[in-house]
Order: sequence, then structure tokens, then C-alpha cells
Amino acid sequence: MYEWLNALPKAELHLHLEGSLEPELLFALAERNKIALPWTDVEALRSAYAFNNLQEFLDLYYQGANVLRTEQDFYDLTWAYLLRCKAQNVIHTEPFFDPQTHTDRGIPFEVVVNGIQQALKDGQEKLGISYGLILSFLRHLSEEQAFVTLDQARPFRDAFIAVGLDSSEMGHPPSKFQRVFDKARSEGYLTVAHAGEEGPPEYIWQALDLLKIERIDHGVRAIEDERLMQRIIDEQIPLTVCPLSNTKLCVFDDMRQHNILEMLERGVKVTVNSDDPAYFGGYVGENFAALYDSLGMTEVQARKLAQNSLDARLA
Ligand SMILES: Nc1ncnc2[nH]cnc12
Ligand SMILES: [Zn+2]
Repeated sequence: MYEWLNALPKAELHLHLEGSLEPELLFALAERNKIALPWTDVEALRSAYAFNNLQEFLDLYYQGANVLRTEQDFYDLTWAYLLRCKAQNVIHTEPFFDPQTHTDRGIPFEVVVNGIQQALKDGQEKLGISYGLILSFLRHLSEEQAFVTLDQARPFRDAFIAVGLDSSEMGHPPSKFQRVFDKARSEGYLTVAHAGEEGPPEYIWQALDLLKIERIDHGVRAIEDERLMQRIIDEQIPLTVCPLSNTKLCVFDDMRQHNILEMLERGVKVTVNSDDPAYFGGYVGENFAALYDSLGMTEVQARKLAQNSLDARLA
């Protein structure tokens, strides 16, 4: 890692807490909770981290999340992530979590939220990292199930700044969730959504026009639609781009093909994020380093990307 990149103050705006579950912690939690794993050791698990697309990754990611059972588990997961933030000068974070991944396995909503929230509060107090937590709906499930999750969140309303939308993109357009996003906005939530990661530009239009999102998560396929590009430039709608994720999930064949700097130079408010760092080979710092190594990112560009992340905060 490069010291000058590490030293830049940054915000992380696209991070799935469940995706920060490192294999070592996964094994430790499995042991603590007496859960048998299908992998013999950490190395065997790590060697399974080879994906051809988003769905192949998600299948393993949901399997990994199964070791998270208690409030302490969610605390430990979140705290480990915050220590990484501290080490890389991430001074603000807006992580996602997927309540349905846990409630559907019988883990009470409050167990998940309390563990995460306590760690975030301690991170603010002891590490000086500010935050805003985003509750994300799983788009492969129904809108009705998202409404149930929104109901479960109501007693904890102050714990969240926004709702989001993630999981399998293809075949699950933003329009499927228009009503639940309307309801969430009426309750004061801001909104974000994954769009244009694997899905077409049309999904980004829907996320903007139907879900009224503040930021586009990924959004790299916007570049295929010139009218859309003009809109996100004119309105300075932030994109939370995740370079290592995009190459690991074969959205781009190679980092040298990534379009983040082309977007930046065209005036798009792009930011650098890690998505699921335990699975994709690194945290924000490693993502910045990859842009330097493979795309020749300049110091001016790095500073602009870091500033964009601070400007695009919701909390
Ligand atoms: N990159 C990604 N896209 C969609 N859903 C996700 N959940 C965790 N990581 C994700
Ligand atoms: Zn994501």
C-alpha cells in the first residue's frame, strides 16, 4: 500500500458489513457458535473466492453469513471493519447490512442492529470514525418481504440514515420496489440502490426516477447511455464505484479496462469503495492502489476521488 494514498482522508460509501467477514473471523465465529463448515481451513475457503459473476459470489457470501448468530458476532464483525478503516484513514463510513439475510435464518432483527450499532458508536467514540448505517433490502426477495423488514425497522428508526437495494440485480429491476421505497421515504429515510453493476442503464433510470435515490451504487454501466451520463453529470449524482469488486465479478475483464477514471474526467462524481473487501482482495486503500497500479491514476485524480467521497456523504 502507498503511504500517500493511505494518508488521504476518505469516506467509504459502499460497503456490505457481511462482505467484510474475513475467513479468519468466519472460522472463529463458526467455532464459537459450534457450526460445522464445508471448508477444511481458512486457505480452503479463500481458494473458493473465484467468481464468474455476481450470483456465484452471492451464493458463497450468504453461506458465509450463516456463522453470524449473536449480538457479539455482529459487534465483532463491525469492529474488525472499523479497525481497517482506522488503519487506512477512512474517517467516515456508510455501511450497508442485509437484515433479511439474518431474519430469514431466525436471527431477531434487534440482535443484528444492536450489535452493529454498538460497534459503530464505539468506533465514533474510540476511533473518531463517523457513520450512517444503511438498511438494504434483498432484491431477489419480494416487495412484500421488504415491507415486513421496513416494519421491523420502525422501532429502530433512528439507527438508519437510508434504505438501499442489493443482491441479484438481473431480473429484479428497481421498479419492483417502488412502493416500499415510497413508504420508506415517507418515513424520512433517504434512498440509495445498486444499479448498473450487471444490469442495464434502464435500471439506473428506474432507480433515479422511481426510487428517487441520492446515490447510485456501482452505476458503471451508465457509460453505455449518453443521455444518462449527461444527467448524472448535470445533477452531480454520486456513483459509489467498487473497482476490485468489478474485476473479481467480471464486470470488467481486467482493471486496465475499468472506466472509473474516464468517468471522473468527464465530470461524474465517482467515489472509490470496497463493496465486500474480505472476498475481493482489499479495502478502500487497496482499491485506490489498484487504480494507481493499473490505470495510472494521478495524485490530482486521487485527491478528487477522496474529496468526492467526503462530499457525497449522507450523514
Ligand atoms: N456487489 C454486490 N452487488 C449486489 N449485492 C451485493 N451484496 C453484497 N455485495 C453485493
Ligand atoms: Zn455492493
